[in-house]
Amino acid sequence: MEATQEDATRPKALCPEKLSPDGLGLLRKSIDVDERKGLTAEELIEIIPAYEALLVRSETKVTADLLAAAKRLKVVARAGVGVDNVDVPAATKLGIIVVNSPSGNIQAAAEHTVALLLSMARNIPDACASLKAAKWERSRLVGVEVKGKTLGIIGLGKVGLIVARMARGMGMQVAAADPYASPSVAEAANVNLVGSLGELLPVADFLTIHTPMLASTKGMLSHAEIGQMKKGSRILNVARGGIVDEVALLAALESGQISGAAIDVFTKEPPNKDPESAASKLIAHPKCVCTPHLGASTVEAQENVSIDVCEQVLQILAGELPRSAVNAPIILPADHKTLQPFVALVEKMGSLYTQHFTSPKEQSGRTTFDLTYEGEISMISSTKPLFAAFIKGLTSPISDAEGFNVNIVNAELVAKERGIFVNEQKSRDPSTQAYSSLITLVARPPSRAPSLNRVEQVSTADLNSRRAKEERHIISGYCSDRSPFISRIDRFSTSFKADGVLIICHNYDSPGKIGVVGGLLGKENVNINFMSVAPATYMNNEAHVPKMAQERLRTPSDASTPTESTEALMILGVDREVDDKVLKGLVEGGGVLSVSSVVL
Ligand SMILES: NC(=O)C1=CN([C@@H]2O[C@H](COP(=O)(O)OP(=O)(O)OC[C@H]3O[C@@H](n4cnc5c(N)ncnc54)[C@H](O)[C@@H]3O)[C@@H](O)[C@H]2O)C=CC1
Ligand SMILES: O=C(O)C(=O)COP(=O)(O)O
Repeated sequence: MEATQEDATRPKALCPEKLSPDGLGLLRKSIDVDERKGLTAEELIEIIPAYEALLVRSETKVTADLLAAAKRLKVVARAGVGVDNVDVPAATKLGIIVVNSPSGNIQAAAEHTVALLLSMARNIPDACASLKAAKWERSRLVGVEVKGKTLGIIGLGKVGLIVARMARGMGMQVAAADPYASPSVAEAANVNLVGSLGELLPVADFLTIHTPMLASTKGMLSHAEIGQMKKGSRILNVARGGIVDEVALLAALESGQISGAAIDVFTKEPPNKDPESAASKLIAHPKCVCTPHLGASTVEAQENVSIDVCEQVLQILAGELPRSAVNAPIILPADHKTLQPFVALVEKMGSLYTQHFTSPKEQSGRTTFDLTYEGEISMISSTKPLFAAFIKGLTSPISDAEGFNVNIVNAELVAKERGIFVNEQKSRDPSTQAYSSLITLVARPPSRAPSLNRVEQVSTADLNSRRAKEERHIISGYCSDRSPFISRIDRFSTSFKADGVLIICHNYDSPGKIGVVGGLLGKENVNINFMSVAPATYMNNEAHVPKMAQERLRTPSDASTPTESTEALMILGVDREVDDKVLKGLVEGGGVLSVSSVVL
């Protein structure tokens, strides 16, 4: 159709990948859609300035350079789940909304996983190729049954849960490692949620991965982890290339440590054609069943994701909030001025909690949170934006993209799906006069049934320290000059701006400690921007009861409680993220009791 005068004013959308026509048809009613497959990165940068919307799948790399060139772009729509090919922080900075389709293709991905599981167990691709080559090799192609075997799942999210249910239907035992999964959701699906990856690896006959690609999941299955698996077990990856180290997987296949691999996703897609590369050798290996990233490639899934994201593109271009924005605003414009600093504060508190108190390697099981708003902030009419920001902060360090799609519309649903319970309380009279508004987060584990066959003698001192260690975690914060500050972490009172990369060390407050830690970081070329020492001011983890007040309440039997005054937190603001090796060095060489690295 020739462009008319009126057409020139219509917004334009660029679609450089294959998207189902169902959604594109919706767009075409009010938008000009250009389908241009096979563009190079340079060609994309050249033409992007003309477009208001960009629709992609997993192949197009939406880089900071591409976004910077996209002068009219309002939305990047990812017709699928994973947004690891989109530079979301760069888009956020430029005010470009990124949307995805968090559920449109999850059934397809789960079914593909089960298809690969059975194909691998019964040598189907090999058998099919053999027969087509006019052979009849019944004895070479004997397989194994899945019934009665254990399927280990890493990442019990949306796809992982569907796979779990299907595996149970085939008579498999299912165990899962996911530090952030809800124990009750796992229980309802008859999944044994184990405490750590280390517990899962030795019990799995088949191991399948369903986590997003994150810094914490990259290379999470390498030589050491595969070495902990049963000899002769089998591995599947329908999540993202690079979560399983391809070199380690190939070595394990070649040594017979694992009997089979099923791979849908590769570190580089399409994989390197060099026959000597690990990816090429894996693809060629007779014990490897592989597909070219087909997890989401069903007619139904493609129809779902296409309609889902195209509807959202229309909403955004009409100035409305989309339902699954990865970086959507949490506050509506009318409330922005009053709420923005507090929304930023609770989001940072949630994120600090997940990064500092939970480990990506262990099941945390903490699912109940008390959020108390004290002072002026307690007078707001609705706490919905604060609640949404908190859920966003809690979940964003562990899921796809910076914001894990949480916004004011869907926060309750996300919390429910993840088994997160939040009790919100308001108090007009602040427990301390130091701040005009104070927000306190208390995290409690779900109540555990008392063990019937275990009797323990525990001293009051032990009980106190257990409570402090296990039962609650507390974070308080306030705003100053519209910026978020943290004023308390567990027993330690502090005051630091919740921004940037932080290293939080728990140590005995002894002379010279700061110098040693500073020296070790200096050796690694890590610059310290600020440092704050937080003394233990509160006894145990009692909310709102400072140590002085508690000391008056102590009974003589508490006298054996170890002195806590010598412990402190050292909070260092640094100029870049540090790896586990550096953190380990602080514990081993710096005399630090424990340490975490946090990005706020
Ligand atoms: N092959 C394909 O075509 C497809 C691949 N995918 C991939 O599957 C991934 C999972 O999708 P969903 O289940 O929808 O995402 P989800 O966000 O519902 O679930 C991910 C789960 O991984 C868990 N997790 C995060 N870090 C972890 C860690 N260190 N150890 C163990 N568990 C961890 C999270 O707690 C969460 O429960 C997507 O991010 C995407 O990369 C999704 C669709 C199609
Ligand atoms: O949705 C996802 O995360 C996928 O991996 C699907 O990718 P695709 O849209 O098929 O390129």
